Amino acid sequence: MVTVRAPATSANLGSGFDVFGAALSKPADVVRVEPAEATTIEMAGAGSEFIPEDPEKNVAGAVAKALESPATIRIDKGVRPSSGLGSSAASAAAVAVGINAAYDLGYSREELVPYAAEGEALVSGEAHADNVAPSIMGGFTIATPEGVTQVDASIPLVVCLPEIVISTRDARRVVPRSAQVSQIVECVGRAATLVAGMFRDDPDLVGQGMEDGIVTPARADLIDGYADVREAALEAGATGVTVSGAGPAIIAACEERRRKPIASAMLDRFAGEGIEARAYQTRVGRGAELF
Ligand SMILES: Nc1ncnc2c1ncn2[C@@H]1O[C@H](COP(=O)(O)OP(=O)(O)O)[C@@H](O)[C@H]1O
Ligand SMILES: N[C@@H](CCOP(=O)(O)O)C(=O)O
Repeated sequence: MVTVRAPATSANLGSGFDVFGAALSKPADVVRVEPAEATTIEMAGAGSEFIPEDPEKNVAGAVAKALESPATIRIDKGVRPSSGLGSSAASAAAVAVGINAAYDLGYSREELVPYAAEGEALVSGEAHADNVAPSIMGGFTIATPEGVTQVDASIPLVVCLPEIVISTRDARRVVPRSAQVSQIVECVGRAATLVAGMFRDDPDLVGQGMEDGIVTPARADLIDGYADVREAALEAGATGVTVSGAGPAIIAACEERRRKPIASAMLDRFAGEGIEARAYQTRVGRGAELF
């Protein structure tokens, strides 16, 4: 039997819709995997009561099927579902890494990404790899059809998760179908700035690169209090703020020493709107770890 800790992730980071992702140092799912005749899944932890244990409906089952390796799987959720923090991806990543080790399949971390993305196809309708790539490989990742480019960044972050549920499948329906060339030009500039910031471990550049005028405004409309919480984080010293993944989590980049005041400011603003929330003072961190 193997045990894997796979981290939550934040996809898109504003300007990198369906491409950029970052592993978060916390929270994480912890998954135990043991080879078996047929796949069975047992769930525990945050929001597990809302997640089906049927292998046909759980991302863990989809990944075991894609790898043609049935297993007894026990998932302890640290990342609640429909959070915008790659909850489904954390389980998918952990199962891919766990089965690879338990069956000694010999895949590299990058080779495991498309298998784990089959879990995302099951729950969101598309095999987007921007959450599973960082959860498996760690750091900041650029996932394209050609493969994954990974950067070992360590930018300090605050992630604020309100008690609102937004399914990724629903939030993909509000994504605009087209954009003006002028918007695309601006987005390319922002995305390039963010990548430079990750390479330099520079929170100012990363924050600038998190601006986005194409996908994020449509997603922000689904999150009560978004504009106020974003403003509060910027006033408290965030270098950039955007929707994490498909939401409702909101992510802020910052200098290390600003994490605490930013977390308090975001929580206070949500509380002022009558919305319960929790904040993680985190950073770009490691990928899935085997125990
Ligand atoms: N192992 C799993 N972990 C989390 N969610 C899962 C899992 N298996 C299936 N799901 C389903 O996936 C959906 C959550 O995924 P998603 O909307 O992408 O959330 P998130 O934004 O947190 O990744 C829920 O409908 C949940 O029931
Ligand atoms: N690129 C995807 C990312 C979804 O992330 P999640 O954490 O909300 O599942 C999208 O924006 O739809």
